[in-house]
Amino acid sequence: MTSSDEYEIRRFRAGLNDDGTVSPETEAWLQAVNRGFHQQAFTPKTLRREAEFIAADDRLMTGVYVDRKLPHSVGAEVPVATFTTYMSTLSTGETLLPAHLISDVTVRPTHRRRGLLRRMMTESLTAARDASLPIAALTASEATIYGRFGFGVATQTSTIELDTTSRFALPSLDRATVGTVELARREAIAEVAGDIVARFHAATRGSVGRQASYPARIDGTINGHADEPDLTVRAALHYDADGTPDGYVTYQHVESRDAVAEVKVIDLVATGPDSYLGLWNFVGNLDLIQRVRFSMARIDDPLPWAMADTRGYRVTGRDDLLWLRILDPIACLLARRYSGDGELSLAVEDALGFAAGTFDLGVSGGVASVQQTATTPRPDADVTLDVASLSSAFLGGATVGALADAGRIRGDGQAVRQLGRMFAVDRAPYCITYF
Ligand SMILES: CC(=O)SCCNC(=O)CCNC(=O)[C@H](O)C(C)(C)COP(=O)(O)OP(=O)(O)OC[C@H]1O[C@@H](n2cnc3c(N)ncnc32)[C@H](O)[C@@H]1OP(=O)(O)O
Repeated sequence: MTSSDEYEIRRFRAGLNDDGTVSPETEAWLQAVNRGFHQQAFTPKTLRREAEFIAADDRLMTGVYVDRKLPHSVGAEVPVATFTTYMSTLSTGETLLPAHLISDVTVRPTHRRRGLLRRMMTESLTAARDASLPIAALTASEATIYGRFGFGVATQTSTIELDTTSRFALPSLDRATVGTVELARREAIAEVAGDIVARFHAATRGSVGRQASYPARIDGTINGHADEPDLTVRAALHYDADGTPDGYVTYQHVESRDAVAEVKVIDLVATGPDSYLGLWNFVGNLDLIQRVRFSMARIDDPLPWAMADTRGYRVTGRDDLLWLRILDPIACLLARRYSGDGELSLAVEDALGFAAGTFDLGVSGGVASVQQTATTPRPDADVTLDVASLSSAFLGGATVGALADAGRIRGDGQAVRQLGRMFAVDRAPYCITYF
């Protein structure tokens, strides 16, 4: 455990001075994050840019400090642990839920496993609950860290490889839309991405509102820690019948290990099936390219079903992306529609207490009503599950049946099957945003 004498926790917003400099407290914090993730130190230009993005997100930065400096060691002004939070939204496909986003979690190797993460996380989730935020979210560096704090995997993405030799064809594509893809200036993507991403976000269950840095991340402006943009990044837009951009792709040619001419798709956001297939038709028909790789494909991707040769589409990996942590089960359960009607009592276990209780869930016509009947999980409830499992099932990222077979949802078989029918979704939730 941490000793409150040894560590001091400070919270602050990014400090930017009018003369273009970053406050020493903000700079030390950002450099600590870089060290924590084994990244190159910032240059003055990239430091300023990063601080501006953090300020634009209105992030609350937490730093943990030790008032002790050994000769030649990093100064006491540099935090030994970092943690940041900001407000965004989570799309349930029907509504946008306010969400408490957590990022930049680091603990210096010389201070690890002394409870600093646990302390920062517990205090942060308590503040979010006190601010009536219904849910917390993060993307994780390792899958073994956050379950203990009530987070569950809520969305996954596939890494895909497309064979774009002569095998590639999309026979089901409406030819009328093909001509509406056009190359765009790299810089133009930042101008149009906001609107396209907002439309995608509102309609896509599992999507999280993007942080201020995202346009610069996807158009090559952020180029590792180099001052200058990555000029290998290219872009194309898809236009609807009225000439309004309704999808975009950014991509770059990369050196592949096996000497196959390869393009990596950096970001592809489409507001509907026409723009989605139109953009893939463009990417799949780039001359001189034999293979396209994308690491953020949806797990129920329509693309292989649109391809003449489905074997030209290979899934080479699948990763968790979004982790959710329900703080207010009533607000969350009311924020989605359901596939089956019925009435069940749910006992929710939560080691941190925020979501613990017994809840009556009634669904009629796909619309829920929820009532808390006890502040503890009652043993006589129809179904019992912990908050991480509820968070994974919430948007349909994990099916109730799979969680039950994994031993994570308990209850009478009929009640579990009924819950599964109620929670079933037509499409897997999909998040295309790392944060
Ligand atoms: C949302 C994000 O930002 S994801 C990025 C996370 N950060 C990184 O991966 C950077 C490198 N790693 C680190 O900085 C640190 O090791 C951290 C942040 C992962 C952990 O910080 P610590 O202060 O050492 O964690 P703390 O001592 O509070 O441990 C809390 C619990 O998590 C466990 N834990 C901590 N790190 C890990 C890990 N990497 N894998 C598995 N369990 C872990 C501890 O054993 C402890 O378990 P318990 O309380 O159930 O007994």
